Amino acid sequence: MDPINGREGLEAFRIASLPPEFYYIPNFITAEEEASILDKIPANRWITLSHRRLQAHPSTLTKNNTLLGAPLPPYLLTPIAERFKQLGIFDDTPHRQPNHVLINEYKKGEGIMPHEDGAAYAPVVATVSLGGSLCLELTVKSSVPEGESAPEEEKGGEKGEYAVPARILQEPRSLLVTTGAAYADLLHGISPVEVDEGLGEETVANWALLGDSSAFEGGRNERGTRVSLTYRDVLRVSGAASKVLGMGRR
Ligand SMILES: O=C(O)CCC(=O)C(=O)O
Ligand SMILES: [Fe+2]
Repeated sequence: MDPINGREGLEAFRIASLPPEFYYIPNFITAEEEASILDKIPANRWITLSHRRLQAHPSTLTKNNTLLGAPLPPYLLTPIAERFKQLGIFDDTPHRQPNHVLINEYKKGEGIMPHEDGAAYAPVVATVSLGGSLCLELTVKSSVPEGESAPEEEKGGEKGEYAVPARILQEPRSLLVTTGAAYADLLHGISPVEVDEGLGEETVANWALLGDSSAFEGGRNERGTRVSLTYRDVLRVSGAASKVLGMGRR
């Protein structure tokens, strides 16, 4: 990646058709960096779920969403977290840097139900994709009871100008940053399909930002195994760090 400095540098990577808090940067890491990270992910830390497997670093949160403060392993910090710093991605979160990484692995045909990431974290998620491409699907979190129809503003941004539901195509080595209202107001999920179909300018929100849209000939993406690294700042941290920062949350 060419050096991009600070939030201004990030502006060029905003996904224009979506609420203003999504950024997509193709080729955020190199193929060598990708291979090296995949090689270092420990084989003995996976927790197997029904449609994917995952591991948490430095550890899973406690029942009341507290992180037992501990450093992240070096392979998750260099070069990725250093580049986040250059871009100012976590400048506004309480600890000003990510303190937690979830590693998800999706084999062909696997996915994750639509969900929100919730109140344990500051509203910034930085996702680095490794291995394969797939579509993240965004839907509006509706407060309307089932069977009734949502008012226009719930269907897509304040004035209905944003095209949600939407798909974001995540290529290997890319970075997706989700912040602010996009984090709070939308659900995200991944369909458990073997092929993403109908991909194109009209149907993929970040089409113009892709590193290599020619890879999706015929609007198709044959899924392979994709590993994602989701970096977050957990609000409540136990141990010295929380005392120093005086985190009196709730
Ligand atoms: O793999 C992804 O890109 C999404 C993962 C996710 O939504 C999560 O871990 O909360
Ligand atoms: Fe999530």
